[in-house]
Amino acid sequence: MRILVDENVPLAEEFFSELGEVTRQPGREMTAESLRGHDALVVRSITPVNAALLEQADRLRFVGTCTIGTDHIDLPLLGERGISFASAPGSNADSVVDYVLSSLLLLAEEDGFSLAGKTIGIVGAGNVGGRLAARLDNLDVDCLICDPPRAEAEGREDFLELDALIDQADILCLHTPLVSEGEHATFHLLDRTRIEALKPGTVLINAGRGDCLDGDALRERLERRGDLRTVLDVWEHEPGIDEALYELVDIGTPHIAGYSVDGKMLGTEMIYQAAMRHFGLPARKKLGQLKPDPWLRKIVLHSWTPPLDALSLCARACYDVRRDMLAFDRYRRRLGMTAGFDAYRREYPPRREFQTLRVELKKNKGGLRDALEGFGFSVKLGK
Ligand SMILES: NC(=O)C1=CN([C@@H]2O[C@H](COP(=O)(O)OP(=O)(O)OC[C@H]3O[C@@H](n4cnc5c(N)ncnc54)[C@H](O)[C@@H]3O)[C@@H](O)[C@H]2O)C=CC1
Ligand SMILES: O=C(O)C(=O)[C@H](O)COP(=O)(O)O
Repeated sequence: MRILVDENVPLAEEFFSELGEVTRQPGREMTAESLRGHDALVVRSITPVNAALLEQADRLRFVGTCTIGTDHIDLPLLGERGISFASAPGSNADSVVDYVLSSLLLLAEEDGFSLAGKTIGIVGAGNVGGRLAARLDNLDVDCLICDPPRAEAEGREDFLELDALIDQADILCLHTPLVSEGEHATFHLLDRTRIEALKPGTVLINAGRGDCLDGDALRERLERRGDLRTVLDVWEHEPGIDEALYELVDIGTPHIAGYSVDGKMLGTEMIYQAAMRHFGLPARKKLGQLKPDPWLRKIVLHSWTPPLDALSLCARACYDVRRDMLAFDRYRRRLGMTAGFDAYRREYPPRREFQTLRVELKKNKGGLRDALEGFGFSVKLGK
């Protein structure tokens, strides 16, 4: 059996060689010819799997994307061709939440505000948005949720309309999938009218998909009024993104919110398991045998620290978004935007999720343990 795998998929040889011969290729360079003679294709989000790509796919039986998003896959076409498909829901959701929390802590520090007392609007409350709300639960943060598909399916009367979030939220986080058509389409969900309606001072974060937000309208508002704080991990037209918009945002990163070792490797394992199921083979390999140990395992807090300070300290030790902002900026200046965007993603330095860090507390009071655990760290009470 032959399996074609994106070069950015970690542990591909370790997992997929159980199935057969693994060939690697950069995801943006995969063509119809690349697929000839391959039985399985394993991609991430940058390879459009469509009629043009499948034109010469003479043996293809299985397609897997090691990502949460599936907007790059023509699912009806795979169905018509009888090609089995799997994605990796939830795989890097915690990493995206770490990214959002790190960004919020950084802006809070820069602007001298506290997250406690803020109202955060979460648009799309699936794995990412739902876990973000849960992790903020122990801080005094008011979470407003907009998720019309879930509101309908679950009869949730506590969920709000997007325009209500725009009116009320100090922080607005977009975590929607890209859906081009239908009642709940998300293409330019944040359109010019909604971007103009954002209150001055709003913190706007997009770590969903670039096309969910009208980038031209955001750039024009920032040029004209400069009165928002903005965090963009996803952009229209990646990797050739709008440099003028990039210059105006406060935190700009090249679609790496989900790029922890943990999130990426879990995505590979999920697709390995799905492929083995599809081909009727036992999945013997386990991620636990292959994943490296975290280099920072433990922090000990010897005396009581106010919860927000402790969170900030531990978050920064584990993952600090500044690392990615600054490094991406160096890559872009050295290689140009398009090449720099992909080069940083290809050479992404290892990063671990908050949940890999154990925080040992010598003193617990004032909700410190709950805040740290709620934020995602694993906590142990010392003697
Ligand atoms: N920046 C990055 O590196 C990453 C980005 N993503 C993106 O984030 C998206 C969300 O990820 P998950 O939460 O894991 O997906 P999910 O499928 O678990 O949740 C998505 C939620 O959005 C809701 N939704 C759909 N249409 C909506 C609309 N019009 N308005 C409001 N809510 C709507 C759905 O009902 C669902 O609850 C992914 O589809 C992917 O595109 C995911 C991982 C990494
Ligand atoms: O999982 C998703 O959905 C994502 O957006 C990925 O984390 C992005 O990773 P690449 O596909 O760009 O490697």
